[in-house]
Amino acid sequence: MEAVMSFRATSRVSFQAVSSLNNRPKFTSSGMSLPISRTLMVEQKCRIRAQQSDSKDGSATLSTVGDSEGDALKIKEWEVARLQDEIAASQGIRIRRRPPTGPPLHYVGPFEFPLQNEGNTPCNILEEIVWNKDVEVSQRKERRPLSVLKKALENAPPARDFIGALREANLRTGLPGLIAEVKKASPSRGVLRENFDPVEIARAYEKGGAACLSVLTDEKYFQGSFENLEAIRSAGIKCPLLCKEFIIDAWQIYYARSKGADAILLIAAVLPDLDIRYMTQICKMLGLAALVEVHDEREMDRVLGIDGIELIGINNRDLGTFEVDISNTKKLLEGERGEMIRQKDIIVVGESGLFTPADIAYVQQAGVKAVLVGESIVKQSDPTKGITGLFGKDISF
Ligand SMILES: O=P(O)(O)OC[C@@H](O)[C@@H](O)c1c[nH]c2ccccc12
Repeated sequence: MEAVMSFRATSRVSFQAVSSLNNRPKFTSSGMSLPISRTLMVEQKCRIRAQQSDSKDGSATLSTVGDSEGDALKIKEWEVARLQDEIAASQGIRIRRRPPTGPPLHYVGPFEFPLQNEGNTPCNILEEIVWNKDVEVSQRKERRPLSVLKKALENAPPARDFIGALREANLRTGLPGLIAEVKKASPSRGVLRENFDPVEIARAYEKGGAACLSVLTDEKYFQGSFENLEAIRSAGIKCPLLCKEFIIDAWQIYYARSKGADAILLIAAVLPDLDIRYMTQICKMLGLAALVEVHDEREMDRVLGIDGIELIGINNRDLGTFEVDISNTKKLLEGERGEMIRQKDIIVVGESGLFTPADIAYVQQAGVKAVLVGESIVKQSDPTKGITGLFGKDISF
């Protein structure tokens, strides 16, 4: 990093390259504290120069502090993150992994620095969740580094065959295999079930004929937890478990496995192709299934271009707007896409907004071999009966 830039000055403004836990630049009450990429530095230089001419004696001072090797590394990391956002954007991904940083819009200091900060507000709920997740994961990682986590895997219960269970259920019932979701609340629906006992719900689902379960682990937006996942696994539930989490870092995959997950979710609206490739490899290594979730044609085409994908979820809910439309499943399975999916023997899961036997028949007709259902069954006082109602018949063993 450039050492100290100094212009003769009447006032002095210090930029400190400090990063927060998640390497995200921070704004502290004691002053400005932000990592500065070279580009930004150049911009700032220009702005200072512009302001210089406004000042009485035509001068200003700008100095950088904290230019240790560690800080330089953090700045590099930040620059890499911005680059990753650019790559993601080129793949049509609107969700940025972190806020693009910069001081608050109306900062008033010795100088007013109109740094780039538009877009420091999340563009939608999915982006907000991802930004929060980034902070959460950084904190969790500090407590349990990957090396420690890898050791913990030795004591984790063995991974079970998630995809095999879906295929089996589909053959057994002639209906889509059910992934029944243990979900207390969601940002779109609020609290779905007040009296929420995750193990009791999981047992009821299993009894009702669910092939697999999906367990929400996000705390902030879904009131889920890894404790719920762990509890369901250690209660002796046989159904393989999907850890329903917003995965943005490979560390989370190891963590999910250590808590007893048999499958994890990868959201194409959040993850660039390279991440999906890398993360599915990790899943294979750990014996986990990866459910890769798409919502539109572009995401579907990206995912179909990645080798080794075995399970694709079509979400009928737009995670940005919460809009639900079950014809989305049909739309994404029409024509060549459907053909390719059959050729590759990929299992497709119809996700969200499924309430009635007619809904199930509709997505099955469209080509799904499995469905992921939460709200319509978790809300029932007896979730076992909820499953029978959803399929219009008893699908239990
Ligand atoms: O409750 P529903 O409408 O039946 O939806 C279940 C599931 O598809 C939904 O919870 C979901 C699909 N993809 C997600 C990604 C994150 C969180 C939640 C989800």
